Amino acid sequence: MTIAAVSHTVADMNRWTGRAEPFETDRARYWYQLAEPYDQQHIGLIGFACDQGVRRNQGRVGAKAAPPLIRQAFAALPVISALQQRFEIQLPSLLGDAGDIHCHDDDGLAESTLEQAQLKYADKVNHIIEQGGLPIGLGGGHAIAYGSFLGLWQALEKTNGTTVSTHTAPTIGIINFDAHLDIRQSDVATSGTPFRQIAEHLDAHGQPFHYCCIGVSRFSNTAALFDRAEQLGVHIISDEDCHQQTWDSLAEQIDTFISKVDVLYMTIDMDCLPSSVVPGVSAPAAYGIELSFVERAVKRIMASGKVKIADLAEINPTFDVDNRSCKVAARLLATISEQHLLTL
Ligand SMILES: N=CN[C@@H](CCC(=O)O)C(=O)O
Ligand SMILES: [Mn+2]
Ligand SMILES: [Mn+2]
Repeated sequence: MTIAAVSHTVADMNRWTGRAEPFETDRARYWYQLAEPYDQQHIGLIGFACDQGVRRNQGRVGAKAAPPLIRQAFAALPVISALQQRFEIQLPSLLGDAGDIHCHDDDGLAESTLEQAQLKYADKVNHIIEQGGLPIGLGGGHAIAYGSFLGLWQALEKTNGTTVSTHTAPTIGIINFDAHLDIRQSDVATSGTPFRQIAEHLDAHGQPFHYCCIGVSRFSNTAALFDRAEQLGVHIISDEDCHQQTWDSLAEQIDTFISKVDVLYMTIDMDCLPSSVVPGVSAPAAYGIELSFVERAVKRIMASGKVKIADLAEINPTFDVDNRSCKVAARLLATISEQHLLTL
């Protein structure tokens, strides 16, 4: 029997559980009570249960186990009052779970499974965008980023009814919260190459590469990577900038970047946060940027109304402590979801 290298599992609704509140009003509502199998809801969650890119990048594997655990942590969070008031009877239309893409690479099938998983995941992303929803990807390693981009690309191609290489194509911007630039040169795709791959894809289609990387550490990237970032015109906001500059100055840089593009892909590599806050990642950050800053910046970016796809990457449950990292990821997932729904 041939074992499929990549598979999709539908949403496991048994994962969507949380606290029962029989003595409260129905405003004691949690996200687990809103989730339904994906069917054109405003938000579609799609898991990328794959860490082959991390393995290829010489990193610590384990991120493939993250998607159901992030969901579980998110399920237990309360739905804010503003959302309940805004949507009232439409609450069931808010959150769809589109299941997980799995990369089966534990048994010698490692050759091309990452690329297949990225394509399968991209199909789901494309489908959710086509249905008018916001896909939120749950990694998995940061190789999810190339899949997220491809899904967005496919959706934009269809919207245009032609290829995105025409002069009418929307300009894509990418904002990545990450200690790492992830623009490595390599003979294979890894978790360290997605934004270089995206740059090459855009270049091959005559499109500009607009990439803003927030939280970059000078101790986590070589001079060769900073050289490439300069060649590619990457806008870098370092971890030190995030600590030393004022919010107004940082927000202005983000706003200026956003003003130059039509649509955004926002990705959060959880290793942008300090390892004391998020210990469960493949490559923990000694310094990192503050969660309060990431949340504030995420709200600002979402308020632009330009984000068409978002994802969270690199949570590695093997190294988590008391589920702390999944809880932080869930908090960011709730922030993205709330902001998206409130700007509809
Ligand atoms: N997605 C992660 N990328 C990092 C990993 C660094 C590390 O493992 O230390 C990178 O390639 O730079
Ligand atoms: Mn990183
Ligand atoms: Mn990364």
